[in-house]
Amino acid sequence: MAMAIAAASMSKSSFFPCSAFDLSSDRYTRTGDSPPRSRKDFVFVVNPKGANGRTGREWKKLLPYLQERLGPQCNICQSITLGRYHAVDITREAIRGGADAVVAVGGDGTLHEVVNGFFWEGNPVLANDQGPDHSTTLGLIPLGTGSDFARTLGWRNDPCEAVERIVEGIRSKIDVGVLTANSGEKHFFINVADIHLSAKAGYYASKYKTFGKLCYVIGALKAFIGHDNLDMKIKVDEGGWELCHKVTALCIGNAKYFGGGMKITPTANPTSGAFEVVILQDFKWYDFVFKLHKLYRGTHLSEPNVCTRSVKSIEVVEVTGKGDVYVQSDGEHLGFLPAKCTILPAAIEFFR
Ligand SMILES: Nc1ncnc2c1ncn2[C@@H]1O[C@H](COP(=O)(O)OP(=O)(O)OP(=O)(O)O)[C@@H](O)[C@H]1O
Repeated sequence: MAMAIAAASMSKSSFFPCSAFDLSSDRYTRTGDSPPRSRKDFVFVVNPKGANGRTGREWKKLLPYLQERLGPQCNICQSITLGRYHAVDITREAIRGGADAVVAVGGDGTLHEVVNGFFWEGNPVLANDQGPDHSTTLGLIPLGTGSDFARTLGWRNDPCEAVERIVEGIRSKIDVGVLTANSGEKHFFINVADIHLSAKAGYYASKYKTFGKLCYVIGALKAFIGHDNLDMKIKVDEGGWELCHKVTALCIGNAKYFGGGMKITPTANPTSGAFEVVILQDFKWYDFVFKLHKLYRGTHLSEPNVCTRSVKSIEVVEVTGKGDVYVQSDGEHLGFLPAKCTILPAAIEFFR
């Protein structure tokens, strides 16, 4: 029987063994006894509200297929999020409980929260009762509005194919970005962190998700109101400070796409051990009209007011210091400059 389990109701001791949440077979009853470890424990973190509720609907349709394909070899636990950041807590608890995989079911926001759940106070979360060799694999069933991370991987928009990848079980280690905000707090990201106009547009887009993909257009139009290109200082790989004139947007890519399909950091690769940083300078509104197609195709790097470089860390500060330059990562608003991004190479194992 399919059960939607809210992680809030799970205690650490009851989370694993996960027989109580096992959707895959009748082999385990609600005794709380440990199932044999020959069966892996896979936790699916589902955002029912993703893509205006489409995620929840699609997930219900996908469950029988998932049970059929993965059920014979795994205990399948589903955990439905109750609100923002809930996926972070569910993931931490699952990893501590010894989950073999945590799979984000939703969009980039859900994936972002699950990735953040792999860390606690800046360090990787570890399983409580497993040996040092145990690791939890991250998985993704992309069912969001933008689902930009899946684009970098070249995945088609087919949840059954995503299930097959998990069944196949091919893993590789992927890099994770760490963004240290003004407060000193660390946020982890898997896709793109960005600063200024694009981050402001993302902030507004998140308020209009009910409009579907149109939210990105509305966000961009709102962000243009009162926008100024600003001088910023950057410090790359712990070198000296460099001045960047009239920055429109500064994008730090662990992967290639943001904003619902814009190939902003086209040479970024989450297994390269480095970010691709792309800086758009002195863009006027008409540049976006004439060059937008290039931004979507990823052919903008040859433009005179676009520069790119490969970095392992980058620190960005405002020159004028008004404190109102937006910062976001993976489409989540994180506050304002200053910010520092550092790469954690091969930080998480991922089903690809
Ligand atoms: N039960 C819930 N109710 C409301 N919001 C939720 C709930 N669970 C998660 N969320 C929030 O929903 C937000 C958006 O989710 P998600 O990224 O999965 O979908 P999306 O925004 O449609 O897709 P994308 O980010 O790929 O454009 C996340 O920031 C998450 O915190």
